[in-house]
Amino acid sequence: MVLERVNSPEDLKGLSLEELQALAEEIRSEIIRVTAQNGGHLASSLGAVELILALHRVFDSPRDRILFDVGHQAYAHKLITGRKDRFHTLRQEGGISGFTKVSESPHDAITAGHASTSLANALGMALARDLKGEDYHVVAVIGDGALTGGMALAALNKIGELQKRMLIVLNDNEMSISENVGALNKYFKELQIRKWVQDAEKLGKQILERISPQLFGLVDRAKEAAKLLLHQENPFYAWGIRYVGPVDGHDLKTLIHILEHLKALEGPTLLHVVTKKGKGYKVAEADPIYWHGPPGFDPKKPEKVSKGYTWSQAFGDAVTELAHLEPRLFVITPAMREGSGLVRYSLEHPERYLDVGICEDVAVTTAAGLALRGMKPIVAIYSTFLQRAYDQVIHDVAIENLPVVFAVDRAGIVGADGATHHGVFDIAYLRTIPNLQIAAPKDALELRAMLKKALELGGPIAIRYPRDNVERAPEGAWPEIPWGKWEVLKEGTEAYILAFGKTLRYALEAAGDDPRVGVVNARFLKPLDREMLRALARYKLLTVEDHQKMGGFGSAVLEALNELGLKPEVRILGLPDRFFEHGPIPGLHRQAGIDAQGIRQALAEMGLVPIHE
Ligand SMILES: CC(=O)c1sc(CCOP(=O)(O)OP(=O)(O)O)c(C)[n+]1Cc1cnc(C)nc1N
Ligand SMILES: [Mg+2]
Repeated sequence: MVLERVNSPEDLKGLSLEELQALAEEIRSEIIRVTAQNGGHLASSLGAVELILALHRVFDSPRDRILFDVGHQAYAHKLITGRKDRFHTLRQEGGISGFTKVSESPHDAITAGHASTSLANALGMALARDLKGEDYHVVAVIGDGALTGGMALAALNKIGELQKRMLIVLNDNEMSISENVGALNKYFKELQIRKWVQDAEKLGKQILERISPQLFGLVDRAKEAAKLLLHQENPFYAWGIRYVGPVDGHDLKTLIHILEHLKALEGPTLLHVVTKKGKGYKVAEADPIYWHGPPGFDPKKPEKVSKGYTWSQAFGDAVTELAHLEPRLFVITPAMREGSGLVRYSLEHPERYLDVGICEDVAVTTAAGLALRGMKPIVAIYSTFLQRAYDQVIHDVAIENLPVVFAVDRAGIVGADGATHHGVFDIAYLRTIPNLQIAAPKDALELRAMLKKALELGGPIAIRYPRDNVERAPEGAWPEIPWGKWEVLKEGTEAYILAFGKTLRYALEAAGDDPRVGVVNARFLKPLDREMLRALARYKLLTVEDHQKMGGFGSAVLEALNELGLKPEVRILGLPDRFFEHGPIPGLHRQAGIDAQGIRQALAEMGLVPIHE
């Protein structure tokens, strides 16, 4: 076993090519074994094994800085940088992160999770290095999907101008989570065809070399000149970045050879490697979309498992039906077709569907353009990724009160993806925006009612729902919903819990059959139902939300009570002012004190000790 002998990248230096190849296979088996147990980003990490071994063979981490964009493809990096003994804790509570994380290892150059950040980070590091007169390499590995992000393209523009020494490795597997999109992606495909041409040329060269070395020399020089000319149309050339490739990202010998040479070059270089997402594991190669991030599976008999009917699917079913009722409906996703439940919609309404790539800012402002010209766009977007488009919501949508609906998925704690992915800031960052309304359905029926009503109302409206299963609503069901009105689910004589979305379940569980405690489905967060709030102000009030406490729903209730001149006893339950790591959602809710136990605890502190204690 070679992996046993590898405790740091240093240990790679003495390995033979055969040992490195054996190591790659051992690493693949370990990635499959642990992802089968814990779930995780299997296909991306399998596709990057040889690339990561070659990089750590040629460069000297942690002196040299190797950055991984998104950081989800870096399992091999974790295994050879001293974390193989903890690798089985991947994405588990208290275990190692599923992404690179600065606080986890000196070898993790950046904390990642959101795409397209590696190039600007690399630029910053190169600037610091040169200013401080230090000498080390900065290498950024970025996927073809992450390269569709505006941050990445804008950083390339600056990198080309400043000409700082750095290496960018484009890991091109033609996949984002779904098939990758964009003009650059089309161009890379062509380049890869040229790769095929290059392979054919190589064969031709070998034959020619045997016939006449002189003729071979002439042809070779002509080819180099043509290539240079050919590559001048290469977009990286326009960006002032040396382009090398495409090369086989699984050919360890070639990768090491090329990286050794590139290491010596000044200025910015982009090495274009072509890899297979899911490499080395048949099911993942065949279906890199499902095996991008599978839940656990049987490694011997890997089969897709259904995660049950989710809020995302309920959303997807609703908009697929709505599109038949509303011809102006248009749905946009920033590279999250599967995650947002839009596969069915994209097949049934391809002409009113758009995957813009990993660029949430473009998604929101494209929706603004559609709305300005009479369409009814819905932006399907995770709460955490909507953070990327905050200014676009204000500047391009809300100021003109445009009819854009934001279907904010993964709102709340999301579990194993951890701090970079929890959707726990959206109420705070959205509710301060004038014109924008915020709602949170309690079930799939309310989701359908809200979506339909939102399209009728117009104006910017965010409808947030959690990462969770939900009971399917009947097809064709379009219940009416009294917009802006809360719903009393349980009467109380002394106190009311104001909850919405996922915390409603906890509230009902905590209230139980206690006649003193009522429960309200506070499904409209902006505007609040001030009429009901006024009526409830004679009771003790407890607000609970799967969101940061600061600036969230509870804050909104306090502000409204203040404006109404009402001073009931109010307790706010929400996430405390810190980041929450990865782990099972119930455990993290328990930690945050927003589950049924936390609510009962708060009620007791308000003098409502549970009767049955
Ligand atoms: C993990 C996660 O959240 C991933 S991984 C991924 C595809 C990345 O494709 P790339 O080609 O860069 O890498 P590959 O998987 O090796 O092909 C997306 C869209 N996401 C969701 C996503 C969406 N939007 C933003 C800003 N960041 C992330 N991480
Ligand atoms: Mg990719």
